[in-house]
Order: sequence, then C-alpha cells, then structure tokens
Amino acid sequence: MTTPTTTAGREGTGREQSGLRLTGVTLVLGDGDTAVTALDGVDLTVRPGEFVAVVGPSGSGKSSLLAVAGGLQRPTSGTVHVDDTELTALNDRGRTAARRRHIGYVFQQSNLLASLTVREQLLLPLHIDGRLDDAARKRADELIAAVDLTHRAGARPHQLSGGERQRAGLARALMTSPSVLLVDEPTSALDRARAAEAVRLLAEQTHAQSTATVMVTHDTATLDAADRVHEMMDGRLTRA
Ligand SMILES: Nc1ncnc2c1ncn2[C@@H]1O[C@H](COP(=O)(O)OP(=O)(O)OP(=O)(O)O)[C@@H](O)[C@H]1O
Repeated sequence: MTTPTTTAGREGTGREQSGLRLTGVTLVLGDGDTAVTALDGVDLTVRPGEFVAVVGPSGSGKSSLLAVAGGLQRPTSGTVHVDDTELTALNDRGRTAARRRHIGYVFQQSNLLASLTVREQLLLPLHIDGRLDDAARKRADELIAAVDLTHRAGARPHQLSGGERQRAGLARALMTSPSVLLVDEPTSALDRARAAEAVRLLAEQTHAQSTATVMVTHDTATLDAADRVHEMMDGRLTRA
C-alpha cells in the first residue's frame, strides 16, 4: 500500500484551519421519561494533523459525538467549531454548506451511490465543484491503489464485497482532503490485515494532509496508529 502524495482536493484552501473543537457539548435525545443524555459536557480538541481514536461500549455516545462534530445533529448546549467556523451558530443551510466545505465522513455503511463505479464515486465531488482535472484523476487512482481496489475501479457497489465497499468509502472520504475527517468503525467489514492497512492509510493521510481526524472504533488492534485515544462512557469523554 503506497500513500498518495498529490493534494488535488485541497488546492487553494491553505493550512490556516484550526481543526475541530467541541466545548461543553451536551446532547439530550428524546424527551420526558424517555430522555437520554447521549453526550454529557464533552470537551474535545483535535488539531490539524492529529489522529484521535474514540473507544467505548455500545450506547455510550460515540455515534452521537460524530453526528454533533460533523454538524449532522445540533447539540442541546455547547459549541462546535470546525476551522474558524462555529457550526453551532449556523442555520441548517449554513451548516450544510460548512459540512460540504470542511468535513469528510466515513460511515459504517459505506453510503456509496448505486449507479457509480468506484472511480466515479471518488471523482464526483470534484466534478460537482468544477475541479475535475488531471491532478484529481491522478489522486483518485492513487487512493484506489492505496486501498487495493485498482482491479475493481470499474465496479459498481452491488458488485463489491462489504469490505471492498468499506475501502471504497474510505478512499472517497480522503479524496477531497477535508480539514476534519469523521470515521465511524472503518474496519468492521475488514479482516485483520486489511483493517491494519486501512487505519495506517488513515493515519498517514491525516498527517500528510493536516487533517483533524476522529475515528470511532471497537477494534482495539488498530489503536496503535492513533496519536491519542479517548474513552466514551455514558456520554462523557475521558482520556483512555
Ligand atoms: N433518537 C434517539 N432517541 C433517544 N435516544 C437515542 C436516540 N438515538 C440514540 N439514543 C441513545 O443515545 C445513547 C447514545 O447512542 P449512540 O448511538 O451515540 O451510542 P454508540 O456509542 O454510538 O453506540 P454503538 O456502539 O452501539 O453504535 C444510547 O443510549 C442510545 O440508546
């Protein structure tokens, strides 16, 4: 597995971003007797180039943390900053724009578009932004090679295994070199060797592209690649 070195998706964005910052974030889901405090006073700072892993039992709030950090869910209280933008101060439209500009996701289910090939999935965001050039095509091919899918670059999602889909989703998220990358269980469909490779690629790209990366995982075998490990317990985040 080689690490792509081109930065097609990041051109012109500079390195002035300050990563991800959550301050005093609380999220209450449901109401009345069924209300659950999914996040309870969470403070988290992830600087550009830092690879942070979050572990914790089922139901402890890990997915909620990613949803709030990525602006998919508005917290009940507290603030979320991505680069110099306060996500929590924006309306829905502003948050959507900020998400597109700054944030990449790797979902547990790869969320690939059914009608597109692996290579097209990677190129689509740049095509939409009118930035599809030779450098972008080169980076797409390098990332596809890095997740060992060169031989499957022309395949559509239904023709791929679960692990291949997961690796394609990872390559797609890295394509635009977002300033914040949020990763939910990226290795759940991968065998041990491929899981280690995938997480090593994430760590390398985080450092090379100065991305602030948060990875939620159950896979303790991959934690060595992280710069820092936090533990989530009952909605509270502590240092593991
Ligand atoms: N829509 C909702 N309404 C009420 N409670 C919810 C809702 N969604 C999640 N919860 C609760 O919030 C808490 C945190 O859930 P969350 O999905 O963030 O946990 P998790 O650590 O990601 O779990 P897992 O590892 O199983 O995915 C849990 O107690 C869950 O039951």
